[in-house]
Amino acid sequence: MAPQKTPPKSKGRKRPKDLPKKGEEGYLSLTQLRNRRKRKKQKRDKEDAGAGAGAAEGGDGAAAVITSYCGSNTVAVAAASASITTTAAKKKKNKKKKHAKGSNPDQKYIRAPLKCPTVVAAQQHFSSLSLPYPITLGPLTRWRNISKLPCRSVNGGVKFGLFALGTHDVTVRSSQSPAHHVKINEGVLELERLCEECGVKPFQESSGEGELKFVIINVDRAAKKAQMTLVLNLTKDEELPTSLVELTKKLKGWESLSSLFLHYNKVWKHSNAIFNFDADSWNHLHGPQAIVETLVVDGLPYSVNLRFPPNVFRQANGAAFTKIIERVRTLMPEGGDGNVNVVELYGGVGTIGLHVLDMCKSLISSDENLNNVKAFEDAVKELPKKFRRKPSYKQLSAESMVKEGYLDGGAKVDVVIVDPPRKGCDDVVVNAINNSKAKSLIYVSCGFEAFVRDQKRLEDEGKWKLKVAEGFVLFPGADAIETLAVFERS
Ligand SMILES: C[S@@+](CC[C@H](N)C(=O)[O-])C[C@H]1O[C@@H](n2cnc3c(N)ncnc32)[C@H](O)[C@@H]1O
Repeated sequence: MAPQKTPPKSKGRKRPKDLPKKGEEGYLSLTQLRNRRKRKKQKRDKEDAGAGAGAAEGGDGAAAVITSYCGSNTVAVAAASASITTTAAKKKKNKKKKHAKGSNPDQKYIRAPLKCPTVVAAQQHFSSLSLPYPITLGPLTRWRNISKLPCRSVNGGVKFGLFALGTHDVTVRSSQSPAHHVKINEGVLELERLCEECGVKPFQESSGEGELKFVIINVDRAAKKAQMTLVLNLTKDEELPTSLVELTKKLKGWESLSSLFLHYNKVWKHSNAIFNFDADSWNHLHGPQAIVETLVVDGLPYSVNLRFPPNVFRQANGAAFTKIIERVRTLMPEGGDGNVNVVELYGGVGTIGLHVLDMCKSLISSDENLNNVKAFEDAVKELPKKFRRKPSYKQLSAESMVKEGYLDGGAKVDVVIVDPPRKGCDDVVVNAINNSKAKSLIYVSCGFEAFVRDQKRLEDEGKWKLKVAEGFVLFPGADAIETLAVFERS
């Protein structure tokens, strides 16, 4: 007699007790139930998309104009709705569950980038001020041209990836990130393979041991090549272990490598700062010193060859930031007739300032990072002759710039441009802007909460009035919005 088969134990969900049992009317097998759940989910997703598109067209008083500058953008965009319905709240809860611990923070809102809390908050904020807040959204994939990825051991292998939400575990599939430029993903795969081949030890947070902490891959979009920086858990005085010597040798053979740098940053505990400020902690091993990037800016009557060595700030979404530069040019005061004196704080390598030179008499750009100076000056050398005398650079923090009087009554300043980090402007900077003779303030913000605080501090004294505000999704999928704002004297 054949042995009686015991039914296999179900690995997945258990059948809910209140459903019809086998033989009863309406009975569905586990597979049928799973398919029904799938169909429901697809329907929900469709509704999500539809609701978004509807809101974008119809509007709700929040002046939600959505501009997409990529025709092939097929994912739904959604304008904010001021009231969250019960269904929306439920969906949000479900999404929250789905994106709980362990998921990729870059992709959390990718199905509806304009529904992320910060975008919704920004739309509500400007709507409450009766100010239009058009939003520009670009491609949802392949937009990221720089990625800073921690190196950790995952299941015994070497992996590079973003920290998953709420953890210090790297997400394993970072080499397949849809946000990354293809050269980042190829670089990650190559690096993972070579690290294993050379026996490189990934950093371990618990013990502070291991050799390799981060890789920073910066893409030269024109050449389709990668500038790679390995952040080591070593001091510069320590000898490079054989594994890393081997790795650097082999990396130089990767056909898509443009340049290779080592950065020595031995810190015991996990720190958010990937780089330290010590100029001696860098070793340039291969290739050019900097990526040279020429943004294609509509209406710009000259070219700017921006320089990006690995130790300066670079916008991660170059294409989307170009749209901001185009709008800054349109919004420059006095019709951009070449008669204004501009002071730029938090200027980086001159990404904004150097693109408005034809519209100003003089430009003083500034930033606290000393590595910007050479990058800025090298870019200026390649400008058309008539523009070369206009710009100058101060390696100073914004706080020092204002303390040294660059915004004072006596200073030549008609327009101030600020593009601070997420925490916004320091009190002393806002006070100086309030008390300066400038007629116009162009504020590019990547930290919405800080922007609201600074806006209040600027307007409360009755000296400035916010005239224009526009949103740009620079990190589609993440909870963020870049705001371009123009203030004029009230
Ligand atoms: C958001 S980035 C913008 C840079 C530049 N506008 C660009 O688009 O590339 C902020 C810049 O502020 C600089 N920074 C941070 N804190 C600063 C401070 N207190 N004073 C001056 N610059 C600062 C950073 O070095 C960085 O270059």
